[in-house]
Amino acid sequence: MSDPTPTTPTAKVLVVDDHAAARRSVADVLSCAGYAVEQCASAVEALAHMRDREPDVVVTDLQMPGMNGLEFIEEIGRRGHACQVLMITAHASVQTAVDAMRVGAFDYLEKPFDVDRLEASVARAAKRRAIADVGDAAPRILGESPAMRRLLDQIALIAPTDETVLVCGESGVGKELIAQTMHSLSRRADGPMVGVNCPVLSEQLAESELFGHRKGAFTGADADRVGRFEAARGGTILLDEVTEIRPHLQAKLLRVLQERMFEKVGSSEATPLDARVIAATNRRLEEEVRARRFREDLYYRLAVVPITAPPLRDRGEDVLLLAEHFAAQAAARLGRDRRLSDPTRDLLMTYHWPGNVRELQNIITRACVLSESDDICADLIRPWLGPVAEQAPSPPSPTTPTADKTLASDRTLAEVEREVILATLGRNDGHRARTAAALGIGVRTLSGKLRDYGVPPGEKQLARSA
Ligand SMILES: Nc1ncnc2c1ncn2[C@@H]1O[C@H](COP(=O)(O)OP(=O)(O)OP(=O)(O)O)[C@@H](O)[C@H]1O
Repeated sequence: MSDPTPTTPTAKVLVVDDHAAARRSVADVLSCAGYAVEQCASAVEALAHMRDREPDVVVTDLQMPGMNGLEFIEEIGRRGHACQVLMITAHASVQTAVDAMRVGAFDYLEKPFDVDRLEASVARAAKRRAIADVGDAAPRILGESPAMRRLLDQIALIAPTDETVLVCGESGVGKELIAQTMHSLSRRADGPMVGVNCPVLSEQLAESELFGHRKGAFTGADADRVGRFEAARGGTILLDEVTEIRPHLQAKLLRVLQERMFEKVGSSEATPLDARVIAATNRRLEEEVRARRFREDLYYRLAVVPITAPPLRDRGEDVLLLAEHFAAQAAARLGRDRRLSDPTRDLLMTYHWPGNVRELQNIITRACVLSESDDICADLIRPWLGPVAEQAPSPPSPTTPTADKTLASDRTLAEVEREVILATLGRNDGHRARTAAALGIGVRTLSGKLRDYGVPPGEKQLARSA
């Protein structure tokens, strides 16, 4: 471990790589840039080092003997270090990028990388570290289900571009979190992220709110005003619930997106648009267009890259992953231990989560506060889940008749699967979303299987009789 420490108190960077020459060259670049740089030859050595000397930024290689870069980043997260991590990889693929992001890396660089890119990335990481609330690392998108992996793949591809993105999904699925993540993974991450809650834009002041105004532009405009598009200069603007923008403003917004210029109210001078635009909606925008409530031309401008966040009921065991995460967060805030009991986990898996991740977060947090014991029991949560969960059958256990029959028979796996699916559908009164959640599969997968079994959409009789 060497100790080339230059100049003034500045961000501390730890470079971790088993190849001494590569490690030294990264360390030299960063030392010259004014960072306090230290080096370790392995992840294990680095973890020991970090016990005494917490770096602000860690730059680690992916391929290392013993603990690799991804395992190292996970371990850093588990130990609660607040540093930001940059991963260097010889073979950057979408999968590597997604894996790095999933385990909590701030950025990744592909070898060979240029010095400017390394410096820029470390500078952003150091800045992020400086503004991060200690002990409350930047929120990240959790999810390991196939649907979420696909989404994370898309985000990793789209984030670094400057394209306009439309994020669709039901209320509470994480659209704002996705927009924030895209911003922080973009070249504009150093710039501001400005949100506009479109439903609350007032009829009279919406234009001034978005584009600003000149003093004297209208009665009451007694000073110049900076609008949201200008405030987002160099960064990202999120138009949340974009369908709620009124028709005359839709026309203005369309022009701004087409011309990449906007004018303040009361001014004829055009200001260039220097913000990445992300729009979000929990409505089906195509339907809004068909119903002529939303301009088709604006839709095409916004939906250059459309992405859809899946509802929580289609994410299988992500429900438990998220529940554990929210419980750990709440427990840390409360300074108590909190665990989900097995019946609670089963209950969470059988519910269909109409309010998605936000509903799960609220319920778990409330349970952590109100629970009298460390174990959060199902009876505490059940009444909060609405009529569905109150009536929900107890989850199948190895002694339920279905499972017994399954074990006793010598049928094929496909037959057993068919029977379990139809029985679960029957127990859930033919409700497909609930059935899919209970089985831990997506609704589309379920519908595909039911189609194969000859169950037409909406058909409940067959399900009940199965
Ligand atoms: N995959 C996820 N991992 C971790 N936290 C998540 C995830 N998805 C959502 N959350 C958390 O759930 C809450 C709701 O998410 P968010 O506000 O982004 O949803 P939304 O789709 O924008 O909601 P709305 O449609 O009501 O505006 C937030 O606290 C967010 O941090």
